[in-house]
Amino acid sequence: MTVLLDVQDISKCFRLKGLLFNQNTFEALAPISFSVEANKTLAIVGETGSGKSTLAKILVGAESPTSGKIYLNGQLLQSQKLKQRCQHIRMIFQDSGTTLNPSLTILQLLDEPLKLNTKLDEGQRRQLIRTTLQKVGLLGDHMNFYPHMFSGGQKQRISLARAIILQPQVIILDEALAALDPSLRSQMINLLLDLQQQMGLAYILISHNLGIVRHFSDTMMVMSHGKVVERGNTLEVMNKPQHQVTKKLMMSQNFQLKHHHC
Ligand SMILES: Nc1ncnc2c1ncn2[C@@H]1O[C@H](COP(=O)(O)OP(=O)(O)OP(=O)(O)O)[C@@H](O)[C@H]1O
Repeated sequence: MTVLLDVQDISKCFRLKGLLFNQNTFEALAPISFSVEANKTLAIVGETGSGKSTLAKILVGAESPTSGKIYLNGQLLQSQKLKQRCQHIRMIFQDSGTTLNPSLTILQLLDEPLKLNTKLDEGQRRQLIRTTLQKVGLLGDHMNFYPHMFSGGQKQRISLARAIILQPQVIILDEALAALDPSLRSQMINLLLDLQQQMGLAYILISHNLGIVRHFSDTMMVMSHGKVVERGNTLEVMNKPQHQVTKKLMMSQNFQLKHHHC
């Protein structure tokens, strides 16, 4: 059991612009602590506005926390060292396939992070791009193609290739699987699980879909109004939800599932 990511008392207050006083703050995240081990997946669920994306942004360094500390492999992550953070903690979004720059080839898209973060020469970078494309189930020769030449599922794989090419330790999947149809989604989940085993990755899965959470994650946290209201082993939480918010989330999804099958 190796703790890879250790989050201690991270909180976030946003300053709201008041009319007379500028001192109003909104606590989007109450101090929260958790850890994730290598090879494991932590799911974060909760209703809209519960603070999931704020937490993800803080983890990747896109937002700075009001308080708290983040350790990766026992080392404190400092907010000013963004380059180091980008390398070790990567994020994939739901629409990541559609945000690939259409004017760049796959080679150019994957070369960007390598040029920015490594000292590899052109030949080494090309080789790494080839093997990374193969790792995500694409062909090395796909590097010469443009994004529009790929299907939605393949574009997701390109985003995944971009996320893993710097050999990160943590990947945050922010509703990354939501836009895929069920069969592509299960292919993608299997690929993610394979990569997790191969690379010892820790995943943080932010998802509204409790079916995916159940299938994919080892532990889960349920958030409501910036606080963790329930956490634990995924199956245990789902089999015996304790908190009202968890019960409500599960009921609404059961309803949707039933609805779907009708
Ligand atoms: N820059 C900001 N300034 C003020 N308030 C903000 C800012 N960003 C987020 N918030 C507020 O913080 C709260 C948490 O937002 P967040 O996006 O983290 O929720 P979420 O759980 O990710 O929701 P969703 O499921 O819709 O993505 C919300 O009430 C939101 O309005």
